[in-house]
Amino acid sequence: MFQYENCLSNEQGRELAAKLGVVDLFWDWDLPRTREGFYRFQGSVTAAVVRGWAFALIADIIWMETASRDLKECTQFAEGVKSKIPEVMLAYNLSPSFNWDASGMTDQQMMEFIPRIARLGYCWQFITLAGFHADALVVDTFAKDYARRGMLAYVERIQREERSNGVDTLAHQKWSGVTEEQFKESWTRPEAAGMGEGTSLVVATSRM
Ligand SMILES: O=CC(=O)O
Repeated sequence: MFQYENCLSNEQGRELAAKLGVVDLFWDWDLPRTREGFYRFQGSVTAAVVRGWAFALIADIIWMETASRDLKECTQFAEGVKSKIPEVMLAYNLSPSFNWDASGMTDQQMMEFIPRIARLGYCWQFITLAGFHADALVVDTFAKDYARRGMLAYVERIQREERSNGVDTLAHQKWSGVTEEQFKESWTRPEAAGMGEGTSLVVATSRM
């Protein structure tokens, strides 16, 4: 920690050098950039803590991205940042990149993970790509079953599940930007649906 704490910014370093009589220092931090344009940086929890201290003054919330769901690491980060700025709010990526099953946690520990790190100060916890993975899983497993069992796969896996779980997309027409009343009306007026006079249509909501 101390090593980072004692670091000077470029401006501070120049000021100090000037006081010591060294002027016209050459320093170009673009020169060591990688071919792809990245700056070289030796990352660590300590480095993130020190950045946390600096950014906490101008940011609503501080987030250190981690490579695994290591409790020791996120404890060290939280305690480190809070040692100087106790009221800081922290964020945590409950990342789908981690192999949670290979982490050695029990199911019980997984269930308790969010409240556990919330007590460290991680008040905004999120899964970056939960929707992406959930969509992919459902679409993949449904498509395979649909190829096998046709409409039964749709009804059993999707429509009945939407109905029994009260999922709003059951009547997806509501999601097209019209109000409930406009939606009902468009589905009860035969001409609005281009079906011609005298054609009887069933109201979509009651169908579901
Ligand atoms: O954003 C991506 C991830 O959390 O892996």
